[in-house]
Amino acid sequence: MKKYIRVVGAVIVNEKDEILCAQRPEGKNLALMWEFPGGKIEEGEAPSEALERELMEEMECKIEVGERITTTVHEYDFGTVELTTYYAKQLSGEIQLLEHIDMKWLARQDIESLDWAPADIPAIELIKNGSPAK
Ligand SMILES: Nc1nc2c([nH]c(=O)n2[C@H]2C[C@H](O)[C@@H](COP(=O)(O)OP(=O)(O)OP(=O)(O)O)O2)c(=O)[nH]1
Repeated sequence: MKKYIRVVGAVIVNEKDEILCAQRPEGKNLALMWEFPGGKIEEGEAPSEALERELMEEMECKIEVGERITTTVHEYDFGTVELTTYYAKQLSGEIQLLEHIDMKWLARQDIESLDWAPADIPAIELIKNGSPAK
């Protein structure tokens, strides 16, 4: 059976209602594709805790986790990813790219232009039509 991987992604929105998009590195699954920063939920961890931990590890960024956007399941060749996305706000810290090779702040209507990891497509659809997060 394929590995079942529970993943959380942070849809960080800034004061201009732009969304933080992050590009995966070469040499890993989904190389050079765009994703929301985040990662795997560890044993015993709540999704919001996992998200806060991952953002600190990957970007040295402290966030406040907000509303859940959606949960989708996608079958990749390396496993099945269950991705849950949450709106989030950056509280402090300057974003450092410790795992990603690039990042962009894009207006909602422009996020579709990137080459997203396939599991992210349903979330992208919701976000691009979404109203600004409170
Ligand atoms: N963080 C994140 N991961 C996503 C998204 N969409 C998507 O398919 N994924 C996949 C990529 C990875 O296979 C998995 C996330 O796990 P991860 O970020 O901890 O793993 P990774 O492949 O970068 O690194 P590793 O620890 O397995 O070496 O979920 C997304 O929007 N954000």
